[in-house]
Amino acid sequence: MNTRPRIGLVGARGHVGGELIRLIAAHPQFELAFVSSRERAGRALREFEPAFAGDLRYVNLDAAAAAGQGADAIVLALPNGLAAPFVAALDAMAPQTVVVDLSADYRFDAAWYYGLPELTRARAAGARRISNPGCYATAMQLAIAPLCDALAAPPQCFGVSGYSGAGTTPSDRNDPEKLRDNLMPYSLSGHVHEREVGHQLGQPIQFMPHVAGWFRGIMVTVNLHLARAFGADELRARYEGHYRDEPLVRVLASAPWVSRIAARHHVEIGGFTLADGGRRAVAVATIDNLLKGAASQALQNLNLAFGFAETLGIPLERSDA
Ligand SMILES: NC(=O)C1=CN([C@@H]2O[C@H](COP(=O)(O)OP(=O)(O)OC[C@H]3O[C@@H](n4cnc5c(N)ncnc54)[C@H](OP(=O)(O)O)[C@@H]3O)[C@@H](O)[C@H]2O)C=CC1
Ligand SMILES: CC(=O)N[C@@H](CCC(=O)OP(=O)(O)O)C(=O)O
Repeated sequence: MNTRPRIGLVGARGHVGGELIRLIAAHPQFELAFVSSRERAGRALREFEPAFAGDLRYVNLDAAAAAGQGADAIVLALPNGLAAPFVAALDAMAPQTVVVDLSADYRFDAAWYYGLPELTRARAAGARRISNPGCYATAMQLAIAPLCDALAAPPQCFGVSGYSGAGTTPSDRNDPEKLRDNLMPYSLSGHVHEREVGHQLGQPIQFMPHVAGWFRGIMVTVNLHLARAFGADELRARYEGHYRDEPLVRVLASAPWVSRIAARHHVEIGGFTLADGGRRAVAVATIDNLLKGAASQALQNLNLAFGFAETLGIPLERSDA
């Protein structure tokens, strides 16, 4: 009998889908049940993912067909607004299936577990409906959480993302020509990740996102107004203490760079700076939007759902690497 959990992936052609295929194919316990894409239906997976040795082909599954595949888990890596029919079909036909939704569709739904393990894993046990956090939202929450109890006002977050964050549907925000030598501001108030962080932390924030001409990686610079004065050592100790046992969060003395986080699975937080007599702190976080911002975090959530070590199948690096 095959006891390896089988994972079905809907939205398998996308940037995040591709990362998930590579992670699941290399995972020591999971195997791929199906990969669904309308555009690539019928094509061999190995045409697009040469590292994948099997005979799997892309299929185009609607919600009922996906729910009927007998997968142990289904990951939805679809654009926002498309998850509901898949969830309804699974609820009706295969309710025990673990669902991980990469979109923003269930991040405000109390019936779903919000899977940002470093902050929420205490609630993970038994969760079968798992909402994967947004990419910027992951970086912002990890950068703010250690100081959440010391805030005097909403933190301001200035974010810059590579254009893979905007998916594959053509737009100004993923057009390398328009982004060349450019920085494009958008959604300067009310971005879904602004609301998501406020909802999850119980602490409003102000978020100003931008997109740049590189492909992958995000930097978020967070300005934190504090209710009392902090010293430099105390500030850094807060972050180090909070993340000491977290293999996917690295606290640095210097400011992290986007170029050093691309294609890596962890978040870096550093560049700690104090002003206004210790009552204003600045911290900088970087994250690969496609990995810890999406696919690697989904794998953490799948590992937890199936009782495996949380980082199984996620390449870890030595902290001095
Ligand atoms: N990119 C990122 O950095 C991050 C993305 N996310 C979220 O993850 C999800 C996937 O993102 P990403 O991979 O970038 O998106 P892409 O645009 O790269 O891929 C979207 C996928 O969905 C499929 N798709 C698109 N429209 C439809 C439709 N109407 N019906 C069925 N399938 C459709 C596409 O394949 P096909 O057209 O062949 O069916 C493709 O596989 C999104 O919800 C996104 O918000 C979350 C964190 C970070
Ligand atoms: C550059 C760019 O456009 N980035 C996307 C990132 C958000 C995303 O991927 O969507 P989720 O909320 O589903 O995570 C954006 O700002 O909408």
